[in-house]
Amino acid sequence: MLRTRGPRLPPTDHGLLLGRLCRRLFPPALGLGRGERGRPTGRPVSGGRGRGWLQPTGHDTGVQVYNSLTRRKDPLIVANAEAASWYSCGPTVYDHAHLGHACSYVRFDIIRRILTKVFGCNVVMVMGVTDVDDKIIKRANEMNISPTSLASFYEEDFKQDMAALKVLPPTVYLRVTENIPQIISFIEGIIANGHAYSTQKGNVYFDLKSRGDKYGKLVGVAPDPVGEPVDSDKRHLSDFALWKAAKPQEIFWTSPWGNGRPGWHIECSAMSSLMFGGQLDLHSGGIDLAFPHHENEIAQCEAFHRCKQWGNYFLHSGHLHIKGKEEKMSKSLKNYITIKDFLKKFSPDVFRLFCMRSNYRSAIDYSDSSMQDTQRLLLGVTSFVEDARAYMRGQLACASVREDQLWERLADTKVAVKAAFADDFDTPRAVDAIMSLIHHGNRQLKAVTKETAGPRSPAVFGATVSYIEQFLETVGISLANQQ
Ligand SMILES: Nc1ncnc2c1ncn2[C@@H]1O[C@H](COP(=O)(O)OP(=O)(O)OP(=O)(O)O)[C@@H](O)[C@H]1O
Ligand SMILES: [Zn+2]
Repeated sequence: MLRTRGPRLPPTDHGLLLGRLCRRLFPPALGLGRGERGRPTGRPVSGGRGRGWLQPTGHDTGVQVYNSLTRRKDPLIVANAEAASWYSCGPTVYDHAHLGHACSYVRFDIIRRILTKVFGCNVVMVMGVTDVDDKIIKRANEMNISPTSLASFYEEDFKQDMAALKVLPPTVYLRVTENIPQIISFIEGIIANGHAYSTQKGNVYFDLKSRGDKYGKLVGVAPDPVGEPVDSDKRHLSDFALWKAAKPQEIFWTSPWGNGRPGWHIECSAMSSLMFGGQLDLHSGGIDLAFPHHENEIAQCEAFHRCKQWGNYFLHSGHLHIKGKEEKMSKSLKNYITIKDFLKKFSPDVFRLFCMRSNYRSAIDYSDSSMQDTQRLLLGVTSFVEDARAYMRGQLACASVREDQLWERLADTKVAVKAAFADDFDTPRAVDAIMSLIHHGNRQLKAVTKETAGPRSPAVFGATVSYIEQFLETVGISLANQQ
């Protein structure tokens, strides 16, 4: 639902119900990234990033989160714990998903689970699916099929891969092609508010100058006009497209400006607003999306809603690289491992634990040896749990156990894990705390002969196993079927 100081948008069918849950006007300011899908480019702007971030009011989750808008850890305050609003940029569906995508979506899935299960937020997550764009059209032409068939095939494929990785589906997926009238209304609103203009060629551009020094809250750069065609119909070369006039033979929708299709950035602004109106708690994506994509989303939304701050927290995940390679794993660079190929060798739980061993913001090096190392770590957990169970059943005789120490370790671990999660979802620290608990548990489980066995302390091992299982369940890892 749009709250609207700008023009009104018709809600989508899916959006209607959930959109009602999430109101309250509110506000936002970081990044780095790529040009209209590709070039890392931009020039510094005055004013700029982090300036004037408004701390939201509402429910303090107890988590300190690294906010790309301020480039520091801020207390994560959501408007309403019963419906914390989260918009996630989804895939552009023109090829199989790879481990880079897996890394980003698994990391945010872990964060979502922690927010829900440890910090009691009911998260409403919307994921936008880009099912029409230049790359989709190009690939469909090469394959001699319609862009719609291509996109729907790869969207389904993406969903299957995510399910295989145990990534929880968003509360709702919104497809660009199912929201074109809403996107058009959104563009009309930006034009009406004086921040966009149409051209004779049937394009609509965001008027960057109209934002004054307000553009650049996130990354602090403006799109670099280098490479713009000489016959560009933009008023200023840094302006970016909201609506693109159709080229001959291209898929199009009718609009007040002629036949065409939406620009990339506007999709996410419009679809997020359809669900959550003029205020958004959390927005996530890979770091490449910070600029220009998220920067432009901010400009569009604040121009449409005429508000000072639209998204309150921007979370960006670091890239997955093949070990030793500079570039991120990427469809366009053709240097990728598909999720399906990966899952022939390793379990989704191993991948999840691998993701947890680094902070979600850091770049991550993929190699088979680091996966094998993580596999061994998970096997270590499984074997501790099996030994502890054998002990509980009386099948493993041990010397007397320092029970008081184990109880104390268990209590300390619980505190340490929660503190790590509350500190910007510090999963490596949480994993270390669990591994240390297991290390101490293992030290007490020294097998001896039945004759020399000491008094038994099954309860403390029961409590430890139960807690470890609960921890793993929280982050989406299951110990069953590990090999
Ligand atoms: N190597 C990677 N590591 C981490 N995240 C990635 C990687 N590649 C893509 N992502 C993230 O996956 C999400 C979906 O990306 P999208 O489908 O737009 O991919 P893309 O960037 O167009 O693909 P590619 O770069 O492979 O051509 C985005 O949040 C993006 O930042
Ligand atoms: Zn997006």
